[in-house]
Amino acid sequence: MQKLNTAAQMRLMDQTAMHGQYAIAPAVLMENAGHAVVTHAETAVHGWQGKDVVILCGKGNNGGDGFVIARHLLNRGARVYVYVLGTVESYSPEARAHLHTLQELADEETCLIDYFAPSDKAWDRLYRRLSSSQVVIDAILGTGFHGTLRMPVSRIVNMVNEVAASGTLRVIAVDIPTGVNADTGDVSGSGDEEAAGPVFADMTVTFGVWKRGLLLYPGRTCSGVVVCDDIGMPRPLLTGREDDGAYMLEESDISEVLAPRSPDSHKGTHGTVAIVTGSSDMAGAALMAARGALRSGAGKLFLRVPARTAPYCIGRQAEAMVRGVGTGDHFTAADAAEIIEESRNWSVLAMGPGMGKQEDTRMFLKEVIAHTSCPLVLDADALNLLAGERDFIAPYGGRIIMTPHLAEFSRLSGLPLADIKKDCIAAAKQFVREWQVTLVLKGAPTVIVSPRTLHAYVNPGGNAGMACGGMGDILTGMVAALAVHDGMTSLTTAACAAVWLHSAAGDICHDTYGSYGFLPMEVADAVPRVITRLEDSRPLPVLQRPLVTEA
Ligand SMILES: NC(=O)C1=CN([C@@H]2O[C@H](COP(=O)(O)OP(=O)(O)OC[C@H]3O[C@@H](n4cnc5c(N)ncnc54)[C@H](O)[C@@H]3O)[C@@H](O)[C@H]2O)[C@H](O)CC1
Ligand SMILES: [K+]
Repeated sequence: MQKLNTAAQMRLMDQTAMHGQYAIAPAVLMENAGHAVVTHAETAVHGWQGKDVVILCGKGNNGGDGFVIARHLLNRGARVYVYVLGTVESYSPEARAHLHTLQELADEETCLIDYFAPSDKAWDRLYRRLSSSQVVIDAILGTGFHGTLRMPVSRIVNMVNEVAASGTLRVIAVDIPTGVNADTGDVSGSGDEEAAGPVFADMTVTFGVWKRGLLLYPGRTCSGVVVCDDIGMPRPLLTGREDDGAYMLEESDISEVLAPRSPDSHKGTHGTVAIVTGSSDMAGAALMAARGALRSGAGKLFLRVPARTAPYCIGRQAEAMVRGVGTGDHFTAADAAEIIEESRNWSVLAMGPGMGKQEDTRMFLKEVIAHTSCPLVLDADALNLLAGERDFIAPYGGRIIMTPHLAEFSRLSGLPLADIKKDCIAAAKQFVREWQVTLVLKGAPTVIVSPRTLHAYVNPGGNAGMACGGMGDILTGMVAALAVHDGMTSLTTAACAAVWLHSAAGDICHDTYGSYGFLPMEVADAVPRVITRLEDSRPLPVLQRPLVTEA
């Protein structure tokens, strides 16, 4: 599981590595950082030998990395054109030291150093240099960036993007593309045509651990292929838990918790999943949630829908045990007692997809939440019906997973959409602090937050082909089924596993059908292939090893 740090967490990591107990000399980390960029980018630029490389060095330590990069490129046979955007005095001691070393290597043929002072001639010279080079190294701003880009940086960034757009220039970003906010992925100039956008990189070599802005949109769009190099940071700093923790979900994390089934298991072993949802015109949502649960290994699947919806569901999914409830086309308070009674035999209960927003359905929902004891997965209309009901939900939060998309989250929490998008991890954590549920904030990317630790788990998978009605209904069923899967240690683990599997299945559909047009049911049907892939990558437990191995 990769840590996703903020700029402040990176500064603390640096401080501890350099000035705390580990006492690594700052110049050493900067040396390692610069060397990492040259090494990791070599393949991407098809070798450095004979290349003309522009290195744009900002006035902070990101720029210092650039001085180191220049030296290593010389050793690999490149010609370097170094633009120094800071004054020598403005640099840290380690950056100044590396600049001094580079100055000793400066010559007319292979190592030109330009102390950039904006003038018409200087802009024209830079433009021509970029246009005649094959690679530009963005060592302008790293984790120290904030706000919006200002002159002359803003004009330099626009120039780099303009020349790169003509296809002749490869852009390598140092640590993070200039203009991307390391904490939120927000970018300089977003929403302001006048301001410069961020650097659009083909590749980013980031140091120590990932920054959140490399995985969150729109920053992710600017980062290209991201490679993370530990640059020799002490391991406890790379893997240690952070107070305000955020982590990127990886295949190995999911593989670990999807415990293989023991050969002597039976349907009762794998949980009784109940889905109580749907309404007159939304039978499909109920069926998609059912499919998601079945494809994720539910042992038994009960589907309870309003009486008038039942005819449209019965027999549509043979494996689901369907029954109509009440007499109408939506759930009412009078239907609660029957569901509460039945829930004694259920391992988990999911509600919401296509449930409708009638007031008496809200009464039904609150009655069921208050009088059941099994884990609950609440999605879609269930969330719309619970908008503002924080004080009601919080006491039950420990057994509730909520799965809103951004608009539902805005209605539920009362937060404006723009504020959520500005820092979705912070918004998600604050919500969980108050509502005390496990939150799955669906989006690009999806963020899961644990009520126990308030740590956030970001899922990198999925694609735009999944942006269609019904995908969330499938996920609801998957979350319910994973909540009762043997290997799950918590509702948060189950939610992470379901979200990861859902997006991996969506990526299989993307590869199979194309960038969009595949159906939610096809995503559900691809889930077993993902589970098999995970199992194939894991040594078989003794119980499942073939009794007779090939002679
Ligand atoms: N362990 C590590 O990760 C290491 C990281 N290194 C590199 O150090 C930078 C962070 O260095 P820092 O000096 O803190 O910040 P920057 O270089 O990003 O630049 C800050 C500099 O820029 C000015 N600034 C801020 N916002 C703007 C803006 N909107 N427009 C213009 N200028 C802006 C600010 O005033 C500062 O002066 C990290 O990213 C790594 O690349 C170490 O080299 C090795 C260890
Ligand atoms: K940069």
